[in-house]
Amino acid sequence: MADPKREELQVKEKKAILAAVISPSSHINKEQALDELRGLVETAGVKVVGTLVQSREHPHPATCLGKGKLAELKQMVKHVDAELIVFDNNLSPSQGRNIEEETGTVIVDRSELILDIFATHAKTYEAKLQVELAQLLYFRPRLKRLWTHLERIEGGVGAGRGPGEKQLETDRRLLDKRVSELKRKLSEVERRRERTVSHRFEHLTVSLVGYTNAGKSTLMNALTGADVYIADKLFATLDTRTRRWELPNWGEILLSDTVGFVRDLPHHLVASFRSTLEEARQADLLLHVVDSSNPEVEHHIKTVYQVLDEIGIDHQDAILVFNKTDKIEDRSKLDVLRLKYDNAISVSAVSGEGLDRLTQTVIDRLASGYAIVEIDTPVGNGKLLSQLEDHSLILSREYSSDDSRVTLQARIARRFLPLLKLNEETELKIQGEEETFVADRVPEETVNKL
Ligand SMILES: Nc1nc2c(ncn2[C@@H]2O[C@H](COP(=O)(O)OP(=O)(O)OP(=O)(O)O)[C@@H](O)[C@H]2O)c(=O)[nH]1
Ligand SMILES: [Mg+2]
Repeated sequence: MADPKREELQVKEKKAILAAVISPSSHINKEQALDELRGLVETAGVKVVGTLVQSREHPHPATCLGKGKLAELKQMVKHVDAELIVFDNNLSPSQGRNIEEETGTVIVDRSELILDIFATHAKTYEAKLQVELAQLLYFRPRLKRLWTHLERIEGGVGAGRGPGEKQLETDRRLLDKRVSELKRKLSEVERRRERTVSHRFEHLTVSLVGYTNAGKSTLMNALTGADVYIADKLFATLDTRTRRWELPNWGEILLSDTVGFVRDLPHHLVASFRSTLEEARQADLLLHVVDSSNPEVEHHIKTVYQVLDEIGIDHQDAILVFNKTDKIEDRSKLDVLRLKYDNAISVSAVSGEGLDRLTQTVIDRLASGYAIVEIDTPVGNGKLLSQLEDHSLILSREYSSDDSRVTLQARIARRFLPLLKLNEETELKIQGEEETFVADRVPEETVNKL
């Protein structure tokens, strides 16, 4: 298939009009809606040359905008010479087709725009598969519109069943075949990922999440220093956006970057990115990066909270990071924000301000969930030893002179303590705490000690 959607969405450097129908009762006001859309459109490399907003209880079923507004839009297209109209609403296939026919201009709706941005930004094999799948699922019911559009520009509008109609059937078949192929490839990738998870037990993982353009990748570079991907080193199948991060007095952990979030993510996209965001869900700690210089900052925070909730991550557990403090001229604005979100850390990934404090906070948070234990046990205690291999980071190992006993120092998540298989001949001591546990299970209370 000659991938018509790609041509259609080659929107780089084009001139666009932004349009939206907003219900008077919506919590999003006119300015907010278009500001965000403008940000997205500019991210896609499109120039905004005009805007049009209609306040309407419900979008018109056939054309989204009402008749009068649609005529106004048509005039505006001529006047500003727009090549593209971007709707903040998501349009049904027929709405898109109707507006396209009426205005003679390419129409892109919110989901298409986001899909396009994701497609441009997808770097890893898996992300590329995910975006392509989401795009195909989104475009399948809209193929007819694409062909109508192509026929119109070629001037080849035939009566009745034109070449587009036949082409349409062929395209649908090819598209369905490709969809199955993508699903198969994705499940292969997922299976491979599952196999690597056990290797990652020893490494704590911190994930960066946040609104698009918040500065996650910049922060990742600033924190990890070296610009080295670890993909072809230890974990061959790891996503290439995971890097080693050396924490002072703690050791090495993994820091991973994730896709940026936006309001109203197309649901196909959320579904197919679930597995990528699975990384974030499995992380030991999340850093929620925010562009604190953006006037929409609070909306961005809310959006990220929503997406996190949607994929089953408790947003309360994330450390909020106010980035780009160097860009804020009026510091009192930052103070107001900090009062509202009192646990946030202010940093600038560019100037380096606040990074030490962030690092220390990460160490403290990681440490609070972990204990250093010293365990003395017979070498024959295979159950316990294999538990420790799987669920702790072994810091040192010493054998008695007759090789019958082993003393291990290990860092272990407190939630694993009560699960350890101790026996009469085993002694466990938690560093910094008085009690020594022999034979008994470590009681549940120790989990919440700190
Ligand atoms: N002034 C300033 N600019 C920053 C800072 N951090 C990031 N930026 C800029 O913000 C822009 C976006 O940064 P990225 O690191 O790509 O943002 P991201 O969150 O990874 O974005 P996505 O990958 O699109 O989700 C870039 O132009 C950065 O140079 C900062 O602390 N100060
Ligand atoms: Mg990034």
